[in-house]
Amino acid sequence: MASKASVGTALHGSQSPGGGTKPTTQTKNVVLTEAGRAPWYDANGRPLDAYIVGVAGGSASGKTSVAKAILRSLPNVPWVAIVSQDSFYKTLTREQSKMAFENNYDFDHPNAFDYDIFHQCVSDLKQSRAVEIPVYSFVEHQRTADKTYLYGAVVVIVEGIFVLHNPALRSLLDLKIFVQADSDLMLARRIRRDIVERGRDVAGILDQYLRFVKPSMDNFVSQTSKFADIIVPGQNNDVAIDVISQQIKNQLESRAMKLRHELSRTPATPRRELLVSPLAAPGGSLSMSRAGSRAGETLGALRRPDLERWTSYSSNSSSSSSGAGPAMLALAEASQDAAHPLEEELPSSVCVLPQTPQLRGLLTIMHDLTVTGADFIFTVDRLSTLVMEAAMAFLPYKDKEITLKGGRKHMGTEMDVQHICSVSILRSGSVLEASARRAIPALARGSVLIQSSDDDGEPKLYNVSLPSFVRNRQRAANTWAIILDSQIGTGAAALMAIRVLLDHGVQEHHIVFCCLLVSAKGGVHALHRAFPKVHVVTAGVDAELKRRRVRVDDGNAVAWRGGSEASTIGTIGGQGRARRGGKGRGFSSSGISDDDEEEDDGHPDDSLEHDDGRYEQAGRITRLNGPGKSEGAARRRTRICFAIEPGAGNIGDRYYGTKVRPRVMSTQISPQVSRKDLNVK
Ligand SMILES: Nc1ncnc2c1ncn2[C@@H]1O[C@H](COP(=O)(O)OP(=O)(O)O)[C@@H](O)[C@H]1O
Ligand SMILES: O=c1ccn([C@@H]2O[C@H](COP(=O)(O)O)[C@@H](O)[C@H]2O)c(=O)[nH]1
Repeated sequence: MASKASVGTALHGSQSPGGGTKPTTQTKNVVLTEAGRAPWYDANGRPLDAYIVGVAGGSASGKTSVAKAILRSLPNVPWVAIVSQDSFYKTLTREQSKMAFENNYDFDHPNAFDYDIFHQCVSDLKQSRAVEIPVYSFVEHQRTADKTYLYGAVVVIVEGIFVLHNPALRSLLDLKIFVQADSDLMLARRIRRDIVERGRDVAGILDQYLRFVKPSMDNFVSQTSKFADIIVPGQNNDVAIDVISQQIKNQLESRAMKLRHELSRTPATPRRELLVSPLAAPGGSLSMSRAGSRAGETLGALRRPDLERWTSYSSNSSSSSSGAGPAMLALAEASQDAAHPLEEELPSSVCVLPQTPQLRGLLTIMHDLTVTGADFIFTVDRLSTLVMEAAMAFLPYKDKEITLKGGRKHMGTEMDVQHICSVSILRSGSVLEASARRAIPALARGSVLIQSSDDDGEPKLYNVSLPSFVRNRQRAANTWAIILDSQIGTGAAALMAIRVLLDHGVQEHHIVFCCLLVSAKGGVHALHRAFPKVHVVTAGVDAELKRRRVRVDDGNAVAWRGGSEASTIGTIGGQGRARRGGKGRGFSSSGISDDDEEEDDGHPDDSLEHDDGRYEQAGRITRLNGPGKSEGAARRRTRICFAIEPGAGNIGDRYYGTKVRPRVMSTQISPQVSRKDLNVK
């Protein structure tokens, strides 16, 4: 069966082995990705609109060709999607289908389209939500049973004969284009195309053209040209395409977000390092002797405010019972013995495991860079298990009656979730995966690949892989998701992963974020501000989030070399710009100058930068641009990173045995279409 709208493959009309032509699959709905997607939401987690371009015009005027030409002209824009109006033809009755095969059905009347689902789909895409687009077969004159999953487009080009006809749809368009071509040219193109791609014969094509296509063009389609911002000729239109692509680039530039640094600037909290972590003692020494020695030193535990929050959310959910309440209450009661100094330091959505001597011991091993790889892995696995077990308390439970020995009935509880999955932030989130599956054997697995950009330090989304029930909006609403990452620093990657799930329809209070370490002065505050209903469960808390200068080695930040215990959370500063020695876009609002990002200022690679501009290396403190700066220092490739202090290093790299971050040059989100597939030159 040939289907023009089957996204994911982009085949073109071909010669059959016998030399004749045969209808082939022709893709109109395509998405092209060549780079990671920068943040598409503000610091409060609210999504920004995707840019929607509408391309209308007569049949075979060249709408699809113009859409593809625009796509080709945006090589540096990640995730450009073309959505065809054809996908939204109404489903035909048996009678209508018979008429269609006899060329008696009017596919060129505005009523032939289902504008409700068309509008809903474009509206969802504009709001950066995941959608499932119907697939239409021109050969069958019918929607197929398939749907195309589409998520993450920065620019969406919507093309079709009536794209400018419907006022509600028109209001979603940021740029309205009408493709104008002579009617004889359109007819000639249509005859050739319908024979090659849609399995028609000349007589049928002409009959349909005279009865439906031409009248529709004259009565409806051409009338909509008055709504267009730009009229593009159906041929020789290179200049028009250039103008359009420049307009789109300008618009995208004006919407670009700079989040990483904003997130690293957490609200000022009282400096209480002595109380924050036994590992954050003055001088940075790891002091296990203090573990559990004073109740006041106990880090925050699963706390009553979290419980109340959970209970109020779960009571809104029809599928949940209060079964989890008592379990949570028991955990909370057990940790009520001490005042928790981090009540003030951490937002209420963050649950820190009770800091027992045993847990502190495990955290000490995790922080110790001298332990063997095997010990490190063993310890991380144990910590992951403890975190996962605590996270289970945030899932809903319901009553379950069981039969005991002797036939007596007993009322117990069982987990009450329709769908549940883990979503690892690759790759360090994978370290918690085995523990997650041990706790919940039925857990479906998903992942998001997020990396910091070498250019501007912003997190970039490269790939999304989610279970099928999350890709379907209705089922996503009943899904519980456990996001896994080894640590939260600035919160940039965490924010992005949560936004991905919300974009798919997962409810905020159904998300539990599990990690081994958070920074008390890091992104958990930003995370809480943006998504207060997401619970964060962590084994430990380190005191600070520090900016650290690191040497760049072949595109990878050398984040914890030479015994440095810093853990790179994100980077600012461009390797590319550093190499060129050029002045890239500065971070003026953040107070980081271009110099900070690009040039060697005479400070050691792994020195710490304090908020007041001082640098610290092995206890020696110098001032930025002060006496320590060597004027003639050769430029080296360095970059500012954010690191948790004291920090456990890059947990993912230590666990998997390499300090080199996975490099992603080009990756695609489903459906996967490359420029080559598209025949894009
Ligand atoms: N500028 C052009 N020059 C030559 N042929 C073109 C041009 N634009 C479109 N075509 C051809 O016309 C046919 C219809 O074009 P298409 O872009 O699919 O139109 P529409 O989407 O408006 O129906 C295709 O076979 C295509 O190759
Ligand atoms: O089953 C169908 C559905 C539609 N058509 C014709 O397609 C064009 C619209 O597609 P373009 O790519 O914009 O040309 C419309 O004129 C319908 O007549 C069809 O023949 N069979």
